[in-house]
Parts: sequence; C-alpha cells; structure tokens
Amino acid sequence: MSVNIYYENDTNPKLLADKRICVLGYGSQGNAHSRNLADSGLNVVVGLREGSKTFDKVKSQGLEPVEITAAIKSADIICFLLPDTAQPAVYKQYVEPNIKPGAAMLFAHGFNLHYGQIIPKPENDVIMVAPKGPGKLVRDLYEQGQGVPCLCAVAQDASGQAKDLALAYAWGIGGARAGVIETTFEEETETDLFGEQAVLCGGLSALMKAGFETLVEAGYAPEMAYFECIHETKLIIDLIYQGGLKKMRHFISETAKYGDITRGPRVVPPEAKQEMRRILDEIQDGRFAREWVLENQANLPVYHALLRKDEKHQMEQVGAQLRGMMKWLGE
Ligand SMILES: NC(=O)C1=CN([C@@H]2O[C@H](COP(=O)(O)OP(=O)(O)OC[C@H]3O[C@@H](n4cnc5c(N)ncnc54)[C@H](OP(=O)(O)O)[C@@H]3O)[C@@H](O)[C@H]2O)C=CC1
Ligand SMILES: CC[C@](O)(C(C)=O)C(=O)O
Ligand SMILES: [Mg+2]
Ligand SMILES: [Mg+2]
Repeated sequence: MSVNIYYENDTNPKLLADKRICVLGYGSQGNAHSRNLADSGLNVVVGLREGSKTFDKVKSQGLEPVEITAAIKSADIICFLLPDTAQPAVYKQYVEPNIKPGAAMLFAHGFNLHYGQIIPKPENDVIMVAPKGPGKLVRDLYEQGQGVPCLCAVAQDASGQAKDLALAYAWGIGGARAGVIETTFEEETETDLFGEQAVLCGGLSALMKAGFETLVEAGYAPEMAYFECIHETKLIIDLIYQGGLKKMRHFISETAKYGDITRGPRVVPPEAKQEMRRILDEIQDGRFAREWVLENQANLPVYHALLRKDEKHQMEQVGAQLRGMMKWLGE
C-alpha cells in the first residue's frame, strides 16, 4: 500500500482526556460523531444556532446542547459538521471572533479550506477526520463495536500534535477500529468531489435515467424499466461492495456476465473518460468551486430548476408507486 493507514493501537486517546469537544451541527455526521465521542467517554457538547429546533432532540439523546457562541468560547476542538455551504458564514460570525488561541478546528470534508472560503488563524490546528460513509452507518457500526474507515489530514499544525489529535478523534468516533488513511485536504476534496459528480451521484443517476428512458421510449412498460434499471442496482452494488466485480460476477448468470463485459464498455466509451477528465479539471482549477459558491450567492436558481426537473421524471413517479409494494423498504 502506498498510503499510511492507522489503527486503534496507533492512536493516543489520552490526548482528548482533558479536551472539550464542540460539535457544530446535529445532522447526518454531527449526530453520529457527537454520540460516538460521548460513548467513548469524551467531553462533548453540541453547538446549535439560536432558536434551533434540534435542542430537544440533542437532549433526548443524552447530550448537552449549547448555544453556538458559548459552545465555541469553551471548546478545545471545534468540529464543523454543518453543510459545507453554511460553514464560511458560521466561521466569520461565530468562530473567528470566539475561538481560543490553542483550539483546533476539525472538518469532515475539505472544500472550504481547500478553496479558501475559510481562512483560519495561524495559531489554530486545522485537521480533518472524514468518515467514508453516511452518519447513520458511522453510528450503527460504532454501536456494533465496529467502525467506518476514515480519512485524516492536517492543514495547519500549530500545536505540533495536530496529526495525533486527528487520530485520537478518529478513535473516538470508532473510525480507527476499521482504519484511518492519511491524506491531504487537497486530495480528499478533489477526489470526494470527483467521485460524487462523475460516478456515485451524478454518473449513476445519469446512467440509470438513460437506461430507463431507452426502454420506455422503445415501448416497454415503465414498471419493467424501473425494476431493470433502478431497483436491481442495489443488488449489484451490494455484491461489488462486499467482494468487488469478482463476487458480483460470481452471482450473476453467465449470460449477464457476457453482456456485462462486452456491452458495458460501449456504454462508457473512451469519450466518457474524456468528459470525466474535464470534470476533474474543473474541480482541480477551482471552476466548480467558484460556480457552486456563486450559485449559492444567487439563491440557487440552477440547483432548484434542475432538481425540480428530476423530481418530475417518470422514473421517480413510477418508483414511488412501486416502492409502495415493498413495505419492507421503509422510509
Ligand atoms: N452527509 C454525509 O454522509 C457526509 C458528510 N460529510 C461532510 O460532513 C459535513 C457535515 O455534513 P452533513 O452531516 O451532511 O450536514 P447536515 O446538512 O446534515 O447538517 C445539518 C446540521 O447543520 C445545522 N446547520 C445548518 N445550517 C446552519 C447554519 N447556518 N448555522 C448553524 N447551524 C446550521 C443544522 O442545524 P439545525 O439542527 O438547527 O437545523 C443541522 O443540525 C460536511 O462538511 C460534509 O461534506 C462527509 C462525509 C459524509
Ligand atoms: C457521495 C456523497 C458524499 O461525498 C458522501 C456521503 O460521501 C457527500 O458529500 O455527501
Ligand atoms: Mg464523500
Ligand atoms: Mg462529498
């Protein structure tokens, strides 16, 4: 392996023993991190904006909710577990004027640091612990005695202990049970954005929509198109997740396997890779970041228009009906 991977034995949890950790936000990641840290015996408060409806939820889950300014003033580690788009304003208004000189700032994604939307003071450590999974999984696996693998990185090492602090935090949320891969803010930010745009979210949605539309336009029932191009994706993804292409190809039919290896490359030809390369260029040279920051400043007109279009897509309408047949799927 060309990367450093750290496990529980490589961490020093004592570094956190006398530290007060303030988790800003109680959404997907904030909820999981703060509950895991508390269950690891650490001193955690959840910093919430004034009037937040989440105060009661935090209390009911056994944690201490604190108004954001007070939480920041007393914190040794401030965790930015807020939407990326909210972080710069929260930093300017609350963190910059109130952060203690020796306190650390912790991120779960590097966008705002890497693209200069947050400029930290030199006297603060700036670290990242980014679980490679959604918050629910971070919590569920912790409760089962396991953990979600994490990335860790250091952008600023004012204390001389920033990396050890990040590793100790990864221990606290359970990530070091699975392994913590060392990276940089730059690498995490650019690969995360590329992955979600070209493959995981953007690429996959576009692939499923194109497959669904091709079958429906050829006269097949939308219900059939939904099952073949969307519903069964999970079956295939789960097999790849567990055991790579090898396991997936072990479980599908011989006919499917032959179709996979001969037709798949025609759907994603070399030209698709050229477009992927252009998407990566826009991430690397900051064009995507500038577009996204300006889109937010303009109150998200393109974002809302494109989301509305997809909400009306036949695949979504048919899917909602068919999922009604499968009560076991839940919400
Ligand atoms: N979602 C995921 O699975 C992953 C996320 N990440 C990263 O983790 C970070 C957090 O993401 P995620 O957990 O999805 O965030 P969420 O969108 O789930 O965060 C919601 C929380 O943020 C609070 N919040 C929202 N806006 C503000 C504001 N302006 N001021 C104060 N509080 C605010 C909300 O407060 P209230 O309760 O008052 O509404 C709520 O508690 C991001 O950097 C993201 O990139 C990394 C890996 C995976
Ligand atoms: C894949 C989307 C993601 O990058 C994630 C859950 O890791 C995100 O930003 O939500
Ligand atoms: Mg991600
Ligand atoms: Mg992401």
